[in-house]
Amino acid sequence: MSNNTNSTVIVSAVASVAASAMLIRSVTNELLPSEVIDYFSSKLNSLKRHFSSQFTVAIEEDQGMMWNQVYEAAEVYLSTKASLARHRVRATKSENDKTLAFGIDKDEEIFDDFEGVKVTWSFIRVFEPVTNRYDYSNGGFGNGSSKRVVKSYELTFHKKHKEKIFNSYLPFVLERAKAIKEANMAVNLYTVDNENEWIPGVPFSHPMSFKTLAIDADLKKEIIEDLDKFVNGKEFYKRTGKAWKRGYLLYGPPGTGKTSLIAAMANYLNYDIYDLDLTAVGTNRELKNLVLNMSNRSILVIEDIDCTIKLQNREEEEEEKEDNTERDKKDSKVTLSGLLNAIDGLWSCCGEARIMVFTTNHKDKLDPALLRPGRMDMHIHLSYCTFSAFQQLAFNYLGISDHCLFHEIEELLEEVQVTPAEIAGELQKKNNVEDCLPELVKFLHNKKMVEEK
Ligand SMILES: Nc1ncnc2c1ncn2[C@@H]1O[C@H](COP(=O)(O)OP(=O)(O)OP(=O)(O)O)[C@@H](O)[C@H]1O
Repeated sequence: MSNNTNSTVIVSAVASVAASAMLIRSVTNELLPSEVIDYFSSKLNSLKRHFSSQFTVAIEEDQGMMWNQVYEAAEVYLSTKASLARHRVRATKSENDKTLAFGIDKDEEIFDDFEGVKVTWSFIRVFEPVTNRYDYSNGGFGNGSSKRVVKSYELTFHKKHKEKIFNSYLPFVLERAKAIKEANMAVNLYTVDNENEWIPGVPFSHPMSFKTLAIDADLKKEIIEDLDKFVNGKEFYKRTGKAWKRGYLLYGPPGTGKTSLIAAMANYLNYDIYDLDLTAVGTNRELKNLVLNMSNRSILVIEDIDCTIKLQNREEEEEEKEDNTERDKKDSKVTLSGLLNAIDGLWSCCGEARIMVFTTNHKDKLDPALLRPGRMDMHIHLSYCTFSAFQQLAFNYLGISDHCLFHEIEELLEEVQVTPAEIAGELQKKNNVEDCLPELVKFLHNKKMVEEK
């Protein structure tokens, strides 16, 4: 028999074995009830597992009445790895997400490497009779006649790494998933309604970022470093027993970028903004309620703190406190101590990062209690436009980094008090650089003449 004939025989033998196996499987499927098939295949699988060096963790979508947080974390974590899938991925995006998310699909596998340990993730989707389990899709307990989809992830690795996977890898996946989720969430803006409750957040679309914010470069760096240190300081705050909160007082003349800086902070951190108009809040009790109902990782903003409300001096209030009836009375209006207590007391026990930002055009008018160290951790002075801020504005509005008029503008900015808002207004008046900059120079000269009079 020639080699060719040999291989033909082998191929046809393999084909006939495969065909017979398929035939047996299909005959078996038809003749035997599915419960019997399930029973034998589960016995076969457990026999296989007995001799295998691999270990598998099954992570189901829900655990009875509750969603399984490990499943959710696996879903989010694997969304960053889905590009490693070979054939198919699932794509999703909800209104609250900034970007598309990808997930592994049925029968796909993803390989991951954790400190040298190789693991394999797979996504399983099976239909299961709904019996005494809670059926999320139907919102009730099933009777066994209907079926529900059971989704799970399987994490497989060598048995010898069991400890490492349980104690290090899975906690790592949970942490990573939390960070990915937070980074992907769009920023929302909350305001207070007539009933003194937060109106459901609307997407915050202020485009300001630290890239486009026109303030002194050193100050910008200092603010970014301070924010980074704060948001990464969970362990520090826990260790020292301090509430994980940070207060920023922004002060400076109108139009110097206080609101713009708040927007840049929120966009940088991905924190929601709770814009609180204190004049709209009736009592300390209502204020406490509002502070209680803020979400974690958020910024409480109170603009123009000096004029939104007449805040009594804290020491005076302390004296008044002697009398219980007075205390009741104080709950009926918003006071400085009510504001500070609401923030200090409630945020001390939430265990999550919270930021408050107060703004004022008149720092000198503020109550000293508000300026005490520990209350407002960082006082940020936003001043009239410096040349470095102007360069940023020229880049934002005109797309230029240098021009022959820059030197003259630099000298004028040292002599004239002009806000970034005014400069931004001038730079938007003309469409091209050659018309715009001479007009700005004229504007600055006029301002200088007015100031000198
Ligand atoms: N530092 C800045 N960087 C970039 N743009 C700025 C800056 N300051 C002001 N602007 C521009 O001027 C406009 C007004 O600025 P913004 O509202 O941030 O000032 P403000 O200090 O909060 O003023 P107010 O005290 O009146 O609330 C902004 O929309 C922005 O276009």
